[in-house]
Amino acid sequence: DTGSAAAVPIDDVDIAYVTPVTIGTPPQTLQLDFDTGSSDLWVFSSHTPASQVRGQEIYSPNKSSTAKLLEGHTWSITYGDGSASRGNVYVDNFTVGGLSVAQQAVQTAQQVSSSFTSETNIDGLLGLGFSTLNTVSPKSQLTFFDNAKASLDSPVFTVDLKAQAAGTYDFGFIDKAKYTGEITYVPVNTNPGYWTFTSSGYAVGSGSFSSQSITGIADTGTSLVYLPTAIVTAYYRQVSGATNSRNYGGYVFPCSSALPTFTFGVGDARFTIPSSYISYSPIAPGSSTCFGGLQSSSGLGINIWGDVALKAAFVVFNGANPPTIGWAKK
Ligand SMILES: O=C(NC1CCCCC1)N[C@H]1[C@H](O)[C@@H](N2CCCCC2)[C@@H]2OC[C@H]1O2
Repeated sequence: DTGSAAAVPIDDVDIAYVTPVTIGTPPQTLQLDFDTGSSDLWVFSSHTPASQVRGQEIYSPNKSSTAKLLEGHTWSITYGDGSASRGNVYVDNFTVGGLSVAQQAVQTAQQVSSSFTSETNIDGLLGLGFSTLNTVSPKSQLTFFDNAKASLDSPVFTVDLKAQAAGTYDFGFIDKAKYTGEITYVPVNTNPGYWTFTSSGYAVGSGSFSSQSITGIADTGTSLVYLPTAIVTAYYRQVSGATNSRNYGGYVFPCSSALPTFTFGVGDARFTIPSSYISYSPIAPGSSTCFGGLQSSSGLGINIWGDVALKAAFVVFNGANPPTIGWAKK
């Protein structure tokens, strides 16, 4: 089996991407944020209080003839940005881009935090991290990828995110038309459950490449890139008027400032993030102060290669044993 579905930016700065999925019988279509940084599949649902729903599509298990309540199971998750949700669990038929899983655990939200309520284009999340991170209790559940893996032609999924355009999530195959040159594969550390790999270094603009190990996670559910402070300060030293603003919670700069590119290494390969991806967004609509797409990871305890980096590559998440991650130009 294979599957292929679109990854569509939800706004004009690519804060997140959503992918259509169908749940139940007859099929109910929701737009989910595919998140390699977590492993819960949760949806806005008929169990979500109306006061917390602002236009999102909902999943109603009682309208699905194939839905079954997973008795006595609950879930609760808090993400790195402080957003959170919790609820109960059903199993039902679940399809992504033509790829179906019969008994997928679908976590129905009984409570979502305000940032989810206000993100009206996201109807829930589909975790693509390792199932060890799943929060369902008393028995943790498998991700869609783990459930589908055995029936896939190849135990992989690929991520092709684009700036202000629809990209794709492919399952079970590697589409040669989506990348150029070779794919560079590096090992993945599955502890505690992220797609953790080690980059081989970085360069700012046309500067020299600094070879150093940068261990971090490939996270489609995070908008920006978060790296060690030394690297980030080296970058913004090249940006006139840049400052690390406590007020705005990170590096900001005059939108008119020239930005260098940022290059990161994977093995011997080099990937360059265009300046336009790092001039992430005005701090408020129409403002001449812009927020950077590259920020410090010092408060996080983990480095994160989010969408700003993933957009610059074609990435293979190889779920074989042992798992690896592959990066290619496109
Ligand atoms: O919390 C993180 N990442 C952290 C960011 C700060 C530094 C540590 C990692 N990712 C979340 C993301 O922000 C959420 N958000 C919802 C609203 C639209 C934008 C996406 C979405 O829900 C869970 C996941 O995806």
